[in-house]
Amino acid sequence: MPARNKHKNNNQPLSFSGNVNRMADRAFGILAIEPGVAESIKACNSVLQVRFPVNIRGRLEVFTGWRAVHSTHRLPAKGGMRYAAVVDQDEIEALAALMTYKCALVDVPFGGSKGGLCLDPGLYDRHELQLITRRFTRELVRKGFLNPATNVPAPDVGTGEREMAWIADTYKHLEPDNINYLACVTGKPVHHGGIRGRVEATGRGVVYAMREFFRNPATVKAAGLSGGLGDKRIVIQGLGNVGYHAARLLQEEDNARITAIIERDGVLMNDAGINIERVHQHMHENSGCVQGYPDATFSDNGAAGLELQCDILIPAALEAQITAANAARIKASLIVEAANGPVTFEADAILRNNGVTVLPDAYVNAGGVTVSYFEWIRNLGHIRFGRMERRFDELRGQHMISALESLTGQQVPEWMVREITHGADELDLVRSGLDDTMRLGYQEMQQALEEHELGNDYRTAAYVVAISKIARSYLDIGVY
Ligand SMILES: NC(=O)C1=CN([C@@H]2O[C@H](COP(=O)(O)OP(=O)(O)OC[C@H]3O[C@@H](n4cnc5c(N)ncnc54)[C@H](OP(=O)(O)O)[C@@H]3O)[C@@H](O)[C@H]2O)C=CC1
Ligand SMILES: O=C(O)CCC(=O)C(=O)O
Repeated sequence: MPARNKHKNNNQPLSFSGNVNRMADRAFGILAIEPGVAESIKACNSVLQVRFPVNIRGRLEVFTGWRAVHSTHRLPAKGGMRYAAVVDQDEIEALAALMTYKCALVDVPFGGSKGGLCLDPGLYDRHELQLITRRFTRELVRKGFLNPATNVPAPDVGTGEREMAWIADTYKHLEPDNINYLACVTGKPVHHGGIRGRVEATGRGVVYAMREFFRNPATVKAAGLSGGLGDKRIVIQGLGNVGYHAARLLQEEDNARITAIIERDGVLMNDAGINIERVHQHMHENSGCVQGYPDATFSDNGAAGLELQCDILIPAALEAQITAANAARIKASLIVEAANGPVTFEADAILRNNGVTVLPDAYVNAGGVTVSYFEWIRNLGHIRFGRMERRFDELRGQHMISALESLTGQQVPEWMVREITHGADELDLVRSGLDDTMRLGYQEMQQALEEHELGNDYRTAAYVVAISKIARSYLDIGVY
């Protein structure tokens, strides 16, 4: 079968990478990109598959992992590392492709990569996971798929700060002469070279994306909504790293009402709103399950939760959650794709035809890689952001207060003194850079939407912006 048709025959559903390619094809058509250039952009540059044994409880167990490099027009290639019971090469290639488009859209100067290990992290203890991660890291380093200059992983489903710290430490032992060893991976704990604000970054970025959308009354109206975020009923799927921080911030800072939470074991529902922090605590005490949480109704039919009446649906778990099978039953006016690939190509068309607006993954969850970019720069710079200027800015603020008081003869109120004399620390700067990135990304997407008369098709607008930047870099430099 020719390569370009390999993901589609009449009876088979599209694979994940087939879905991503079909979505990108709409933008290639609009931009009239030459087919050869389009194929070069879509093609996954290289994929490493490794199989390695680890001694688990006295017997050898063989693990399979992948690291895909989708593009190298910018280096390093960047993207998370997923640990899950169901991971395969196609999924990793699709996620790597999404990284390429995401980085281009929000001007993070990286190529796209992604990695994964086929294992259920719940089945192994901390020591075993450390052995597996360190061995996987060794395979990646030895085969040239992990390096601060060329390929830099980060957290994704099933991994977090802990795994990133093990990766950095293993790399340091293998490459002791590399002064930039900390930049080999992002999402590390702050005390191991990480940056403040990375853990919450993807979720916070989701919220910044939503705020930017709601700043524009015309687009809000076109989506069949009105007002601000504060009075909206929100259903969220997945209360992991991304979903938890997004839901928490929407509740705490925007006063939004989270009316349903869908997790692996089912869905919690309460139209008056569900307290995110308390559910999170409940999950922590109950092996990640939401069942048994006292202040909401529980149903074990989690999938039906996606179809609940609400204003905004935030899928923040896994890919292919909204498909041709359930898309027509979605009642939300706005879908905010916090996860990668939660809506399939076919479902996307159904939703658009039904007037549902979808803010696409490549934009919505770009906050994670944006703050990873800041962390990578911090590691290469070997200095914490704000260290040089914070005290200087505070002193300048104090001088301004003194000048103001001597000119007016009045005392400046305490709250104003606090605001004016505050020097930005690392967290302030990270959040400011993240907010700016999400605002600019949205504005570019909105401009493409209007310029190409794409109606409510934000996904194609996102791909148009990303692909025009990537194509420019291919065409300017040529193919080597
Ligand atoms: N972490 C990051 O910085 C970024 C992540 N993303 C994307 O966001 C999504 C979520 O990632 P992340 O939050 O890191 O992953 P986590 O592993 O932290 O969280 C995923 C959550 O979803 C739950 N879940 C799994 N399957 C289902 C299901 N069928 N229905 C409902 N809930 C389910 C998981 O439960 P359980 O633990 O029981 O499996 C877990 O609570 C992924 O698509 C990822 O690629 C995108 C950008 C950056
Ligand atoms: O932080 C990063 O480098 C990548 C995050 C990621 O995997 C993603 O955006 O899907």
